[in-house]
Order: sequence, then structure tokens, then C-alpha cells
Amino acid sequence: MYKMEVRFAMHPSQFKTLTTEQIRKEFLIENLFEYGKINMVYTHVDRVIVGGAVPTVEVLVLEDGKEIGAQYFLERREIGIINIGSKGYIIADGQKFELDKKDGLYVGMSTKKLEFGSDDPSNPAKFYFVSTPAHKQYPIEKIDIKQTEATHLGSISESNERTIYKYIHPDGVKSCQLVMGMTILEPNNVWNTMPCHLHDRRMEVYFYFDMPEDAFVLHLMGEPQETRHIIVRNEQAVISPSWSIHSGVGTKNYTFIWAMAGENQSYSDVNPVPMKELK
Ligand SMILES: O=C[C@H](O)[C@@H](O)CC(=O)C(=O)O
Ligand SMILES: [Zn+2]
Repeated sequence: MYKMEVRFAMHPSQFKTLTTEQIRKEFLIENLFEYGKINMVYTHVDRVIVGGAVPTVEVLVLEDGKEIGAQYFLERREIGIINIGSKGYIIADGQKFELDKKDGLYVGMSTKKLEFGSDDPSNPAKFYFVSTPAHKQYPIEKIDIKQTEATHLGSISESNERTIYKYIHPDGVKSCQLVMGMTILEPNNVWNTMPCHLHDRRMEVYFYFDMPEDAFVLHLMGEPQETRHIIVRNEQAVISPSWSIHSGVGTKNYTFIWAMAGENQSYSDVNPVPMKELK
């Protein structure tokens, strides 16, 4: 059992006309993590499903495919999962994987049953996940951040010194279309993805975490000459259609998980937006 909210895709000409409340309703994902529950948002943007699972005393099961018209959830889908909470585990068709904070798991198509558990119910694991349609089964793989491809970039003078860790990508743990990773900002750095970019052939979801309750990220979205901001709090995600930039600045340090889906998996297939052209 899980809760699934459906969101539709939007034309950029409509995006310009939205109020703050409407922008938040369409693009911000606020309540992913509820104790003892699996919550999801299904967006029609590349049919990506974004979810959160917080198992406490009981194991949470992701199996049901009714909402997506399938025999079971991963019948025609794949999923990338990263634990952002305390120690927990995932059982994929009987195979158990222990996941510490920041450990990831890729589970391929045709896996019938996924179970999420926490080692300590009073200090639970928090599993953030992104699922995309799939056409082929790739092996299940646990991902340690140390084995990922790490790219260090930015500088303290630009307030954006950070490391991009690629968890699921064509040169690492393989998938049909999901590309997923985590970006960790160095202490005293607050900007991500600036200079920013567009990738016409992929949508992206940013999920921000590891910040105090009263902090926020001022996330920028929209076409480069029609930007809007959206205030994103701890453990919230934001959907970025392919016409939208995605970049943010925090009131404090934070970490985020990015995930992409669409036409290709080429991380470098991006159009940089010159700084001077942003409006
Ligand atoms: O298309 C790539 C994604 O936007 C992110 O990987 C960028 C990012 O993590 C960063 O610059 O901090
Ligand atoms: Zn991007």
C-alpha cells in the first residue's frame, strides 16, 4: 500500500502565468517522508515516479502495480533508491541489502517485491527513490558512494565548491534510462548548478536534504529569460521539466540528490546558459 499523487506536464508559456501557490502545487514535492508510509508523486513529465519510504516497526512493501496498470510495481519499471536516514535495509525478491546513510541501490525491471526496513524503528531509515519506465532488466546493485564517479568542481570564492557523485549512469551502475546521483557541497558553500544549464532531452528532479528545519534553498526554475523561484525546505523535491533551469542557493549548507530521465543518458548533453543571459 502506498499513496500516489499525480501531476501533469506543463507548457512553459503557462508556467509564466502562475502564482507562487500554483508553482508550488505543480512542481514542489513536500510530504515524501511519513513514518510508516510510502508516499509517491507520479509526474507525467517522462512518467517519473518520485517517492519516499520510512519504515518503522513494520517492513514496508512496494509491490502493488495497480496504480500504474501493471501486475506489480517494477514489471515495466526500474528504480534507484538512496538512504538519507539511519541504518536500514532493502529486500529485493528475497535478497537483502544493508543500507547506511548515502548508500544507494539500483533495482532493475522484473523484480516483483521490494521490502524496506529500519534497523532501529525509533531512528528509522529514510529511503528516497526515483523510478522510471524500463524495457530491459539490469542487475540489482548496491552502490557505495566511494565506488561512484566523483567530480569535484566550483570554488569557495564562488560559494559553490562541491562534489558530484554519479550513482547510476552509463559508465557505472547501468540502467535503461534513469541517471541518478548526489551532490555534496563543501562547508560554507551554498550554490548549486550555477552557471546553470538546460537539457532539452532530459527532465530532472532535485531533492534537497541535510539542512535544519528553518533553512531553505531558493531554487530557481523556468526558462532562462523567465526565471521564478521556489522555496524548498529540508527533504523536499522539485520537478524540473526539460525547458527549465534548475539551480539553487541555500541559506545554509545542504546536500541534494538529482535524478534524470528522458531521451538519452548522456550527462554531458547539456546546453549551458551564459550567466549574462539569465533574467
Ligand atoms: O544535469 C546535471 C544536474 O543538473 C546536476 O548533476 C548538477 C549538479 O549536481 C551541480 O551542478 O551541483
Ligand atoms: Zn541538469
